[in-house]
Amino acid sequence: MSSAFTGSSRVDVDNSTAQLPRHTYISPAILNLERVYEQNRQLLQKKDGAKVPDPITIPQTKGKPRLLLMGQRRSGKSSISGVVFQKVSPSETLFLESTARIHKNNLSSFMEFQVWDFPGQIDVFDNPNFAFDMDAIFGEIGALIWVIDAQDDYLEAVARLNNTILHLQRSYPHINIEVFIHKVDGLSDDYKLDIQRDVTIRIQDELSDQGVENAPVSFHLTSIYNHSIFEAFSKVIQKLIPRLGQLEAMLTNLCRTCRFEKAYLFDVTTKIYIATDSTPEDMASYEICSDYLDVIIDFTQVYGNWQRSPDWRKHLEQAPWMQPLEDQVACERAESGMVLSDAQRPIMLREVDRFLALVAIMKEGSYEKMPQINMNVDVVVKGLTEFFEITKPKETRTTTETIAGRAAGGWIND
Ligand SMILES: Nc1nc2c(ncn2[C@@H]2O[C@H](COP(=O)(O)OP(=O)(O)OP(=O)(O)O)[C@@H](O)[C@H]2O)c(=O)[nH]1
Repeated sequence: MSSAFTGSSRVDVDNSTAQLPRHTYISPAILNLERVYEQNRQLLQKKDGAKVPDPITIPQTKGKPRLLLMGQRRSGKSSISGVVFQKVSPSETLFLESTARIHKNNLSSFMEFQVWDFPGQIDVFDNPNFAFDMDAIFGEIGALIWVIDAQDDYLEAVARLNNTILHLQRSYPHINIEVFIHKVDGLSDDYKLDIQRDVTIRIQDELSDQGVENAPVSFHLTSIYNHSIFEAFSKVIQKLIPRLGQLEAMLTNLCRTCRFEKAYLFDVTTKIYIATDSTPEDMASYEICSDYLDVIIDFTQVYGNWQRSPDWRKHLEQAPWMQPLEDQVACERAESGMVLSDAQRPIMLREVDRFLALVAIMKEGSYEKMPQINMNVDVVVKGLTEFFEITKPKETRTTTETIAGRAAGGWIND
């Protein structure tokens, strides 16, 4: 078997333990990596004098990166949260009511996330009526997503954003600030880029006037009416994944070994891709893989949880077959791996666990090599499973479950 891992990024899978249920055996290597991961996490929090969250102040959120959605009223924050995390269709957001209080959502996914949607009228740094507990809001490492309505006058939004960045730089310099220049659907490409340039310059000028250099601010052009919002969230989330480089190296090696054009590791719940290989970003590939994932999810939601009744099971196991149903199935992963042929370029999907799926676009003619490809993908899937076992907080570790079993997971609204 040719390994998908080569050179320094090789990950050895311990075959002697591969058969054991994951919750009963944790190898010394995993324990060691776990310790290193925890140390890194703590170091990162202490870096640059950033405040380490006090476990007494925010006990229930420890270890959960938080995404804060802020911006002016009607800029689109609740719509973004609904479309990306709650499968709301864009047209359903048209008549959303204004948010009156902070909405907190927990996502149980490959990582534990929190998304806080702030009402547009609240300015946490400049609120005469109420003093916010800043540690409770900004204590955990995460990202602040500032939404600017590109179809409206954005000068006030930019001024508030500048004020927010300056406050954050003083006490929480590690927080990534992600500016979503939103509602760009219907705007011409030139106009979009003009707005992005204008907003960037206004922010950079103000920050350098105030002596702030290298603030972690990134800009994304987004709309809920196309894939751009998922693409932007993918970039935001990727920055929060410890050792993303290792994930990317795994996928890059897989692409090289299996002659894949592009491979994505998707979070199944949100369709955010949390890693991809090192070839240049390609929106069209992302769209096709994401749509394909959608089809599979819809399909498994209809058929995946199908439970056979005991009587029917007994019927299937009697003559002429005379063996347990599990032994009659040729390939236990048949439901996880599928190949669709799109203009001679097959797409393959392989479930990693209940939250993650690997989706790849193969090159023309690679279909004949499926047995070898499957073996390589198997190795990578084991490596990925191990990676996330290490980086997950202990209490959220689960045994490997299927996409079909995903229905149990998902969102909890506060
Ligand atoms: N054209 C367009 N409209 C959008 C987009 N995203 C949101 N909207 C619309 O913008 C309006 C306001 O959206 P909301 O999500 O309620 O805005 P909000 O920022 O949560 O508003 P507050 O709760 O008042 O702070 C809704 O009518 C949405 O349909 C987008 O990408 N494009």
